[in-house]
Amino acid sequence: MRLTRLDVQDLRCLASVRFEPAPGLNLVTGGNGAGKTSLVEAVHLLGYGRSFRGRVRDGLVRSGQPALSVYAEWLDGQGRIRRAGLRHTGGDWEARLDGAPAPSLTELCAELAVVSFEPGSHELIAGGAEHRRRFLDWALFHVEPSFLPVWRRYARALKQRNALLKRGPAPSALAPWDQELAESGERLTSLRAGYLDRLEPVLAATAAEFLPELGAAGLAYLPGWRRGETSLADALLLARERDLALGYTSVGPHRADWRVDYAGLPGREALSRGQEKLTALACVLAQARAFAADRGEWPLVCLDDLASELDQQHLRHALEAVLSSGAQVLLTATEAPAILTGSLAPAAVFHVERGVLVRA
Ligand SMILES: Nc1ncnc2c1ncn2[C@@H]1O[C@H](COP(=O)(O)OP(=O)(O)OP(=O)(O)O)[C@@H](O)[C@H]1O
Repeated sequence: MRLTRLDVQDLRCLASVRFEPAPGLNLVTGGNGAGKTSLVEAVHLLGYGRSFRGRVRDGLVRSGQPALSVYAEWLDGQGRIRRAGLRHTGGDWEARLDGAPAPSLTELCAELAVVSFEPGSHELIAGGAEHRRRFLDWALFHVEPSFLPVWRRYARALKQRNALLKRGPAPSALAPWDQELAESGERLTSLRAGYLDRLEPVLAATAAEFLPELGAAGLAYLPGWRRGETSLADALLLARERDLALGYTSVGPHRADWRVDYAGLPGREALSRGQEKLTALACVLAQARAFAADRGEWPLVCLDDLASELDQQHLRHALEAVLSSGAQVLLTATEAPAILTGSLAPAAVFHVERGVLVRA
Protein backbone atom coordinates (compact mmCIF):
# COMPACT_ATOMS: atom_id res chain seq x y z
CA MET A 1 0.00 0.00 0.00
CA ARG A 2 1.60 3.25 -1.09
CA LEU A 3 0.13 6.65 -0.38
CA THR A 4 0.80 9.03 -3.27
CA ARG A 5 -1.26 12.04 -2.28
CA LEU A 6 -2.99 13.38 0.80
CA ASP A 7 -5.02 16.61 0.83
CA VAL A 8 -6.05 17.89 4.23
CA GLN A 9 -8.38 20.79 4.91
CA ASP A 10 -9.23 22.28 8.29
CA LEU A 11 -7.87 19.55 10.51
CA ARG A 12 -6.51 21.12 13.72
CA CYS A 13 -3.89 23.69 12.59
CA LEU A 14 -3.77 22.38 9.00
CA ALA A 15 -5.88 24.82 6.96
CA SER A 16 -4.99 23.42 3.54
CA VAL A 17 -2.15 20.99 2.99
CA ARG A 18 -1.10 18.76 0.12
CA PHE A 19 1.30 15.96 1.01
CA GLU A 20 2.86 13.84 -1.75
CA PRO A 21 4.96 11.22 -0.01
CA ALA A 22 7.64 9.13 -1.71
CA PRO A 23 7.89 5.34 -1.44
CA GLY A 24 10.00 4.28 1.56
CA LEU A 25 10.85 6.62 4.42
CA ASN A 26 9.22 10.05 4.56
CA LEU A 27 10.48 12.33 7.28
CA VAL A 28 8.30 15.23 8.42
CA THR A 29 10.09 17.71 10.68
CA GLY A 30 8.74 20.73 12.54
CA GLY A 31 8.77 22.42 15.93
CA ASN A 32 6.35 21.71 18.76
CA GLY A 33 2.78 22.43 17.79
CA ALA A 34 3.71 22.88 14.10
CA GLY A 35 1.26 20.26 12.80
CA LYS A 36 3.26 17.01 12.45
CA THR A 37 0.91 14.90 14.52
CA SER A 38 -2.06 16.52 12.78
CA LEU A 39 -0.76 15.18 9.47
CA VAL A 40 -0.48 11.67 10.93
CA GLU A 41 -3.99 12.07 12.38
CA ALA A 42 -5.31 12.85 8.90
CA VAL A 43 -3.94 9.55 7.57
CA HIS A 44 -5.13 7.67 10.64
CA LEU A 45 -8.61 9.14 10.26
CA LEU A 46 -9.04 7.53 6.84
CA GLY A 47 -7.79 4.20 8.19
CA TYR A 48 -9.84 4.13 11.40
CA GLY A 49 -12.63 6.71 11.18
CA ARG A 50 -11.19 8.45 14.25
CA SER A 51 -7.95 9.92 15.51
CA PHE A 52 -5.71 8.16 18.01
CA ARG A 53 -6.25 11.31 20.10
CA GLY A 54 -10.01 10.80 20.18
CA ARG A 55 -13.10 11.22 18.07
CA VAL A 56 -13.50 13.89 15.42
CA ARG A 57 -15.84 15.86 17.66
CA ASP A 58 -13.10 16.08 20.31
CA GLY A 59 -11.41 19.03 18.59
CA LEU A 60 -10.14 17.59 15.31
CA VAL A 61 -12.00 20.15 13.17
CA ARG A 62 -10.07 23.41 12.88
CA SER A 63 -11.44 26.10 15.20
CA GLY A 64 -14.05 28.27 13.52
CA GLN A 65 -14.56 25.88 10.58
CA PRO A 66 -17.66 23.78 9.98
CA ALA A 67 -15.91 20.60 8.87
CA LEU A 68 -12.61 18.97 8.07
CA SER A 69 -11.87 17.06 4.91
CA VAL A 70 -9.22 14.53 3.99
CA TYR A 71 -8.65 13.07 0.54
CA ALA A 72 -6.13 10.34 -0.24
CA GLU A 73 -4.83 8.55 -3.31
CA TRP A 74 -2.77 5.40 -2.98
CA LEU A 75 -1.59 2.40 -4.94
CA ASP A 76 -2.79 -0.94 -3.70
CA GLY A 77 -0.88 -4.24 -3.83
CA GLN A 78 -1.97 -4.83 -7.43
CA GLY A 79 -0.76 -1.39 -8.48
CA ARG A 80 -4.30 0.03 -8.85
CA ILE A 81 -4.93 3.66 -7.99
CA ARG A 82 -7.42 3.97 -5.14
CA ARG A 83 -9.11 7.13 -3.88
CA ALA A 84 -10.92 7.95 -0.67
CA GLY A 85 -12.32 11.18 0.70
CA LEU A 86 -13.98 12.10 3.96
CA ARG A 87 -15.69 15.28 5.08
CA HIS A 88 -16.54 15.31 8.77
CA THR A 89 -18.22 17.94 10.93
CA GLY A 90 -17.70 16.03 14.16
CA GLY A 91 -21.32 14.89 13.95
CA ASP A 92 -22.18 14.22 10.33
CA TRP A 93 -19.86 12.82 7.74
CA GLU A 94 -19.79 12.17 4.03
CA ALA A 95 -17.36 9.74 2.47
CA ARG A 96 -16.44 8.72 -1.05
CA LEU A 97 -14.51 5.72 -2.21
CA ASP A 98 -13.15 5.50 -5.75
CA GLY A 99 -15.57 8.17 -6.87
CA ALA A 100 -18.75 6.68 -5.39
CA PRO A 101 -20.41 7.45 -2.06
CA ALA A 102 -19.18 5.10 0.70
CA PRO A 103 -22.16 3.55 2.50
CA SER A 104 -20.41 3.60 5.88
CA LEU A 105 -17.16 4.61 7.51
CA THR A 106 -16.46 0.92 7.97
CA GLU A 107 -16.36 0.41 4.18
CA LEU A 108 -13.98 3.34 3.88
CA CYS A 109 -11.67 2.16 6.66
CA ALA A 110 -11.50 -1.35 5.21
CA GLU A 111 -9.61 -0.01 2.19
CA LEU A 112 -6.68 1.99 3.53
CA ALA A 113 -4.69 -0.05 6.03
CA VAL A 114 -2.65 2.10 8.40
CA VAL A 115 -0.75 1.20 11.54
CA SER A 116 0.36 4.01 13.82
CA PHE A 117 2.75 4.26 16.69
CA GLU A 118 2.63 7.52 18.62
CA PRO A 119 3.43 8.72 22.14
CA GLY A 120 0.10 7.37 23.47
CA SER A 121 0.67 3.89 22.02
CA HIS A 122 2.20 2.46 25.20
CA GLU A 123 -1.44 2.34 26.40
CA LEU A 124 -1.59 -0.83 24.34
CA ILE A 125 0.45 -2.43 27.11
CA ALA A 126 -0.14 -0.18 30.13
CA GLY A 127 -3.72 0.99 29.48
CA GLY A 128 -7.18 -0.54 29.64
CA ALA A 129 -8.27 -3.70 27.83
CA GLU A 130 -10.28 -1.74 25.23
CA HIS A 131 -7.00 -0.68 23.57
CA ARG A 132 -5.96 -4.30 23.23
CA ARG A 133 -9.37 -5.45 21.95
CA ARG A 134 -9.32 -2.67 19.36
CA PHE A 135 -5.84 -3.77 18.26
CA LEU A 136 -7.02 -7.36 17.78
CA ASP A 137 -10.21 -6.39 16.04
CA TRP A 138 -8.42 -4.03 13.61
CA ALA A 139 -6.31 -6.93 12.36
CA LEU A 140 -9.26 -9.29 12.05
CA PHE A 141 -11.31 -6.64 10.31
CA HIS A 142 -8.60 -6.42 7.62
CA VAL A 143 -7.59 -10.04 7.18
CA GLU A 144 -10.65 -12.09 8.10
CA PRO A 145 -13.73 -11.49 5.92
CA SER A 146 -16.08 -13.32 8.31
CA PHE A 147 -15.07 -11.14 11.26
CA LEU A 148 -17.18 -8.03 10.67
CA PRO A 149 -20.58 -9.74 10.38
CA VAL A 150 -19.86 -11.79 13.50
CA TRP A 151 -18.67 -8.73 15.40
CA ARG A 152 -21.79 -6.78 14.36
CA ARG A 153 -24.04 -9.66 15.37
CA TYR A 154 -22.37 -9.87 18.77
CA ALA A 155 -22.50 -6.08 19.32
CA ARG A 156 -26.21 -6.00 18.46
CA ALA A 157 -27.08 -8.90 20.76
CA LEU A 158 -25.06 -7.35 23.58
CA LYS A 159 -26.86 -4.04 23.19
CA GLN A 160 -30.26 -5.75 23.26
CA ARG A 161 -29.38 -7.92 26.25
CA ASN A 162 -28.02 -4.94 28.20
CA ALA A 163 -31.17 -2.93 27.44
CA LEU A 164 -33.30 -5.81 28.80
CA LEU A 165 -31.10 -6.18 31.88
CA LYS A 166 -31.50 -2.49 32.67
CA ARG A 167 -35.27 -2.86 32.55
CA GLY A 168 -35.11 -5.93 34.83
CA PRO A 169 -37.17 -8.26 32.63
CA ALA A 170 -38.48 -11.73 33.19
CA PRO A 171 -35.45 -14.00 32.65
CA SER A 172 -37.25 -15.78 29.78
CA ALA A 173 -36.97 -12.60 27.66
CA LEU A 174 -33.19 -12.92 27.90
CA ALA A 175 -33.04 -16.44 26.49
CA PRO A 176 -33.02 -15.59 22.74
CA TRP A 177 -30.38 -12.92 23.25
CA ASP A 178 -28.28 -15.24 25.38
CA GLN A 179 -28.32 -17.73 22.55
CA GLU A 180 -27.43 -15.11 19.96
CA LEU A 181 -24.68 -13.74 22.18
CA ALA A 182 -23.30 -17.19 22.90
CA GLU A 183 -23.20 -18.25 19.24
CA SER A 184 -21.63 -15.06 17.90
CA GLY A 185 -19.40 -14.72 20.99
CA GLU A 186 -17.91 -18.19 20.61
CA ARG A 187 -17.21 -17.49 16.94
CA LEU A 188 -15.67 -14.09 17.73
CA THR A 189 -13.48 -15.70 20.36
CA SER A 190 -12.24 -18.40 17.99
CA LEU A 191 -11.33 -15.77 15.42
CA ARG A 192 -9.49 -13.67 17.99
CA ALA A 193 -7.69 -16.61 19.55
CA GLY A 194 -6.73 -17.90 16.07
CA TYR A 195 -5.30 -14.51 15.14
CA LEU A 196 -3.26 -14.33 18.36
CA ASP A 197 -1.90 -17.81 17.65
CA ARG A 198 -0.71 -16.60 14.24
CA LEU A 199 0.64 -13.36 15.68
CA GLU A 200 2.59 -14.99 18.51
CA PRO A 201 5.63 -16.23 16.52
CA VAL A 202 5.77 -12.93 14.60
CA LEU A 203 5.70 -10.99 17.86
CA ALA A 204 8.30 -13.29 19.42
CA ALA A 205 10.67 -12.63 16.49
CA THR A 206 10.01 -8.87 16.57
CA ALA A 207 10.38 -8.59 20.35
CA ALA A 208 13.62 -10.60 20.15
CA GLU A 209 15.01 -7.83 17.91
CA PHE A 210 14.10 -5.01 20.30
CA LEU A 211 14.13 -6.59 23.75
CA PRO A 212 16.32 -9.69 23.68
CA GLU A 213 17.17 -9.16 27.36
CA LEU A 214 13.60 -10.07 28.42
CA GLY A 215 13.62 -13.56 26.97
CA ALA A 216 11.09 -15.10 24.61
CA ALA A 217 7.81 -13.21 24.24
CA GLY A 218 4.50 -15.07 24.27
CA LEU A 219 0.87 -14.02 23.99
CA ALA A 220 -1.94 -15.05 26.32
CA TYR A 221 -5.62 -14.54 25.47
CA LEU A 222 -8.18 -13.90 28.22
CA PRO A 223 -11.51 -14.54 26.47
CA GLY A 224 -13.82 -12.72 28.92
CA TRP A 225 -15.16 -15.81 30.67
CA ARG A 226 -13.74 -19.09 32.00
CA ARG A 227 -13.61 -20.61 28.56
CA GLY A 228 -11.57 -23.61 29.65
CA GLU A 229 -14.33 -24.59 32.09
CA THR A 230 -17.65 -23.57 30.54
CA SER A 231 -19.22 -22.64 27.24
CA LEU A 232 -20.24 -18.99 26.82
CA ALA A 233 -23.91 -20.09 26.89
CA ASP A 234 -23.40 -21.61 30.37
CA ALA A 235 -21.35 -18.66 31.55
CA LEU A 236 -24.19 -16.29 30.56
CA LEU A 237 -26.72 -18.43 32.35
CA LEU A 238 -24.57 -18.62 35.47
CA ALA A 239 -24.05 -14.85 35.43
CA ARG A 240 -27.74 -14.01 34.83
CA GLU A 241 -28.68 -13.13 38.41
CA ARG A 242 -25.59 -11.01 38.82
CA ASP A 243 -26.13 -9.34 35.43
CA LEU A 244 -29.73 -8.49 36.39
CA ALA A 245 -28.45 -6.87 39.57
CA LEU A 246 -25.69 -5.02 37.71
CA GLY A 247 -27.83 -4.03 34.73
CA TYR A 248 -25.23 -5.14 32.18
CA THR A 249 -23.59 -8.27 30.80
CA SER A 250 -20.55 -9.12 32.90
CA VAL A 251 -19.11 -12.00 30.87
CA GLY A 252 -18.24 -12.46 27.21
CA PRO A 253 -15.78 -11.35 24.54
CA HIS A 254 -16.57 -7.67 25.15
CA ARG A 255 -14.60 -8.18 28.39
CA ALA A 256 -11.73 -10.02 26.66
CA ASP A 257 -8.11 -9.05 27.00
CA TRP A 258 -4.67 -10.30 26.00
CA ARG A 259 -1.20 -9.80 27.34
CA VAL A 260 2.43 -10.19 26.38
CA ASP A 261 4.45 -12.43 28.68
CA TYR A 262 8.22 -12.59 28.66
CA ALA A 263 10.03 -15.74 29.75
CA GLY A 264 12.50 -13.65 31.74
CA LEU A 265 9.96 -11.47 33.59
CA PRO A 266 7.36 -12.26 36.25
CA GLY A 267 4.56 -10.00 34.90
CA ARG A 268 3.53 -6.98 32.90
CA GLU A 269 3.94 -4.73 35.96
CA ALA A 270 7.66 -5.49 35.95
CA LEU A 271 8.22 -3.70 32.62
CA SER A 272 9.93 -0.31 32.73
CA ARG A 273 8.16 2.51 30.91
CA GLY A 274 10.66 2.24 28.07
CA GLN A 275 10.11 -1.52 27.87
CA GLU A 276 6.34 -0.94 27.77
CA LYS A 277 6.85 1.36 24.79
CA LEU A 278 9.15 -1.10 23.05
CA THR A 279 6.71 -3.92 23.68
CA ALA A 280 3.89 -1.81 22.25
CA LEU A 281 6.07 -0.99 19.23
CA ALA A 282 6.91 -4.68 18.77
CA CYS A 283 3.16 -5.46 18.83
CA VAL A 284 2.38 -2.77 16.25
CA LEU A 285 5.20 -3.88 13.94
CA ALA A 286 4.31 -7.54 14.40
CA GLN A 287 0.74 -6.68 13.46
CA ALA A 288 2.00 -4.93 10.31
CA ARG A 289 4.18 -7.95 9.45
CA ALA A 290 1.30 -10.37 10.02
CA PHE A 291 -0.91 -8.17 7.84
CA ALA A 292 1.74 -8.27 5.10
CA ALA A 293 1.98 -12.07 5.36
CA ASP A 294 -1.82 -12.41 5.04
CA ARG A 295 -2.50 -9.75 2.44
CA GLY A 296 0.74 -9.66 0.47
CA GLU A 297 1.26 -5.93 1.02
CA TRP A 298 2.34 -3.77 3.94
CA PRO A 299 0.03 -1.30 5.62
CA LEU A 300 1.16 2.30 5.66
CA VAL A 301 3.30 2.73 8.79
CA CYS A 302 3.02 6.03 10.71
CA LEU A 303 5.60 6.66 13.43
CA ASP A 304 4.86 9.90 15.24
CA ASP A 305 7.69 11.41 17.24
CA LEU A 306 9.43 8.04 17.50
CA ALA A 307 12.86 9.58 18.13
CA SER A 308 11.65 11.15 21.39
CA GLU A 309 10.24 7.79 22.49
CA LEU A 310 13.22 5.54 21.79
CA ASP A 311 16.97 5.64 22.19
CA GLN A 312 19.09 5.71 19.01
CA GLN A 313 19.77 1.98 18.97
CA HIS A 314 16.12 0.99 19.30
CA LEU A 315 15.12 3.65 16.79
CA ARG A 316 17.59 2.17 14.30
CA HIS A 317 16.28 -1.37 14.90
CA ALA A 318 12.68 -0.30 14.46
CA LEU A 319 13.31 1.61 11.24
CA GLU A 320 15.50 -1.13 9.78
CA ALA A 321 12.83 -3.71 10.55
CA VAL A 322 10.15 -1.75 8.73
CA LEU A 323 12.14 -0.32 5.84
CA SER A 324 13.84 -3.61 4.92
CA SER A 325 10.37 -4.89 4.06
CA GLY A 326 9.77 -2.12 1.54
CA ALA A 327 6.98 -0.55 3.58
CA GLN A 328 6.11 3.10 3.20
CA VAL A 329 6.79 4.96 6.42
CA LEU A 330 5.75 8.37 7.64
CA LEU A 331 8.08 9.45 10.44
CA THR A 332 7.71 12.74 12.28
CA ALA A 333 10.36 14.41 14.44
CA THR A 334 11.17 17.85 15.77
CA GLU A 335 14.70 17.48 14.29
CA ALA A 336 16.02 14.97 11.74
CA PRO A 337 17.42 12.05 13.82
CA ALA A 338 21.19 11.64 13.34
CA ILE A 339 20.87 7.95 12.44
CA LEU A 340 18.94 8.69 9.24
CA THR A 341 21.88 8.16 6.91
CA GLY A 342 22.98 5.37 4.56
CA SER A 343 20.27 2.71 4.25
CA LEU A 344 18.09 4.77 6.60
CA ALA A 345 18.33 8.00 4.59
CA PRO A 346 14.81 9.35 4.01
CA ALA A 347 13.43 9.14 0.49
CA ALA A 348 11.76 12.51 1.04
CA VAL A 349 11.92 15.17 3.73
CA PHE A 350 9.11 17.60 4.49
CA HIS A 351 8.95 20.48 6.89
CA VAL A 352 5.84 21.80 8.59
CA GLU A 353 5.57 25.17 10.27
CA ARG A 354 2.35 26.68 11.65
CA GLY A 355 0.32 24.23 9.64
CA VAL A 356 2.10 24.88 6.33
CA LEU A 357 3.87 21.88 4.78
CA VAL A 358 6.74 22.17 2.29
CA ARG A 359 9.03 19.56 0.75
CA ALA A 360 12.61 20.29 1.89
N1 LIG B 1 -9.19 22.33 16.53
C1 LIG B 1 -8.07 23.04 16.35
N2 LIG B 1 -8.11 24.15 15.58
C2 LIG B 1 -6.98 24.87 15.35
N3 LIG B 1 -5.78 24.54 15.84
C3 LIG B 1 -5.71 23.45 16.61
C4 LIG B 1 -6.84 22.63 16.92
N4 LIG B 1 -6.45 21.61 17.69
C5 LIG B 1 -5.13 21.79 17.89
N5 LIG B 1 -4.68 22.89 17.25
C6 LIG B 1 -3.32 23.41 17.16
O1 LIG B 1 -2.71 22.62 16.17
C7 LIG B 1 -1.40 22.36 16.54
C8 LIG B 1 -1.35 20.83 16.69
O2 LIG B 1 -0.20 20.49 16.29
P1 LIG B 1 0.32 19.00 16.35
O3 LIG B 1 -0.17 18.30 17.55
O4 LIG B 1 0.09 18.43 15.03
O5 LIG B 1 1.80 19.41 16.61
P2 LIG B 1 3.15 18.65 16.47
O6 LIG B 1 3.90 19.28 15.34
O7 LIG B 1 2.92 17.21 16.42
O8 LIG B 1 3.79 19.09 17.83
P3 LIG B 1 4.60 18.35 18.99
O9 LIG B 1 6.01 18.23 18.48
O10 LIG B 1 4.49 19.37 20.08
O11 LIG B 1 3.91 17.08 19.27
C9 LIG B 1 -1.11 23.01 17.85
O12 LIG B 1 -0.48 24.26 17.62
C10 LIG B 1 -2.50 23.21 18.42
O13 LIG B 1 -2.59 24.34 19.25
